[in-house]
Order: sequence, then structure tokens, then C-alpha cells
Amino acid sequence: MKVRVLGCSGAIAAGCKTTSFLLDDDLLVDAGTGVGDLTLDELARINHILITHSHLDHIVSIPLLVDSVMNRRTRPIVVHALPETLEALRAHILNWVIWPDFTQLPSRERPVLKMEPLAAGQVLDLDGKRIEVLPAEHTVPAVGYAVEGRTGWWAYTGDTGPNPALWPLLARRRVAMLVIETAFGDDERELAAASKHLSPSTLAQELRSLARDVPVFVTHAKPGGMGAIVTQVHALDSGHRIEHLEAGQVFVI
Ligand SMILES: Nc1ncnc2c1ncn2[C@@H]1O[C@@H]2COP(=O)(O)O[C@H]2[C@H]1O
Repeated sequence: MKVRVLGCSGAIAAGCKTTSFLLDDDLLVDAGTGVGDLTLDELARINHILITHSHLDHIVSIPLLVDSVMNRRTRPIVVHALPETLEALRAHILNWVIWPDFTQLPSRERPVLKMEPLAAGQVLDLDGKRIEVLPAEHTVPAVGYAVEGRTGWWAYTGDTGPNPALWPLLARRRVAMLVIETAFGDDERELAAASKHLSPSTLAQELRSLARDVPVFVTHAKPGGMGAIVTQVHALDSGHRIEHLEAGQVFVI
């Protein structure tokens, strides 16, 4: 399985795109501003979108994407997310005010966009890909995802603060790569706690429950913040190989 990092920043600035991963060529995980770097042909190949939560930096490209590809699609694009996330999309984005409701376009009978609810703990099979929905702890209902590749599972936490329910689940799997958020440096640990994100010190506590041989990639730093986060993470010396994710990277799992 190919994992292409389209965006891995917690907000925008030149060179910083918000969270989105393209798995092989048809599965998008989160739909941040990084999606805008795909060509029209690449956009038209996306069949499924897994969304972690309703925050704008993770959903902003859904309405723009469906408008770009509607005339090229023969089957709907399916957005998979928690019921609360889907309801937020319906109420606040696809409400005919912010954007047309593409679950009814080009026609109610054959829409370009469909929505499928999911729940933490569920295992999905999307066109042959096995996906486990992971729990997350954020300011709005949220999940993470683990997707099975040839060499193990690609696990992505989504946005989350300390998340004790996650670690026993990961311990049961051969995790080939963990993408874990660390949105703020420890100088902003109060903001991290208020907004239910990790900072290097809480990351280190979380990683105590992770096998040392799992490669760890931190994601979701706010623009300008990654340098300090990397320095603080390495000073904590958790015993893991920890790198920071960069847009444009491609991993084969
Ligand atoms: N008190 C707060 N609670 C939640 N988010 C906040 C707060 N203050 C600032 N924010 C920012 O709002 C952002 C919303 O998206 P994030 O959760 O990625 O990160 C959050 C913070 O960067």
C-alpha cells in the first residue's frame, strides 16, 4: 500500500498544507488543503474518504473536490465518518448556503457524494482494504484509523489528546508506521490541553505504551512550530525512532 502525504500541518502558511493522506490512488484519509495539490485525474480516482472529525482543517476539501469531479464520476464518492461528523457536514457545509448539497447532485437518484456512518472499534472493508476505526479524544467527536498494508498496519491517530484506549488496540497489531499528532510545543502545553492535542511531554507519556520498534512520525504541528517540537521530542528520549512527517513524502507499507 502506498501512503502519500498531501498535507500534515495544523493550519496554513506558504508550504504548509493541512492534513490529508492518499492511500494508493483511491482512498483519502482526511481532506485538508493538501488535497488541492492533486491533479484533476488524481482527484477523479478517489472513491472513499475517511474523515477523523468535523474540524475545518480536515474537511475543507470535500466540497471543492466533489464539485471538481462530479462530471467525471460514474460511481459516488463515499465519505465515511462518525454520525456526528456527517451531521456537522450536512448542517454546516452542504446546507445550500456555504455549499450545495452534493448528496443530491447531479440528481437525488445518482448523487456524486454519499455518506456512511461508522463507529470506533468497527472494521471496514473498502474495495479490499481492511481498516480499523480507532478511538480518539478531541474537542469534538473524533476517531483515528489503522489501515492494513503488506508489511503491517499504517496507524494514524487523528487529532487527539491523551488517549489511553488506543494503546491496547495498537499492541494487538503489527504496526508498520504510527502517525501521531503533536500539535503544540511544550511552551504551549496549556493550549494543547484546552484544545485536546498532544505536546512533546504528553506524547512521551503516550509512547510509553508503544513497542520501541514501531517507527513514529509526528504530524499536525502548527505552522512554524515543528522545529521546536522536534527538538523537545528528541530531548525526551523515549527510545523510539521519531521523525516528523513532511508533505510530499511517500511510504510503502
Ligand atoms: N481554547 C481553544 N480550544 C480549542 N481550540 C483552540 C482554542 N484556542 C485556540 N484554538 C485553536 O483552534 C484550533 C482548531 O483546530 P485544532 O484543534 O487543530 O487546533 C485548535 C487551536 O489551534
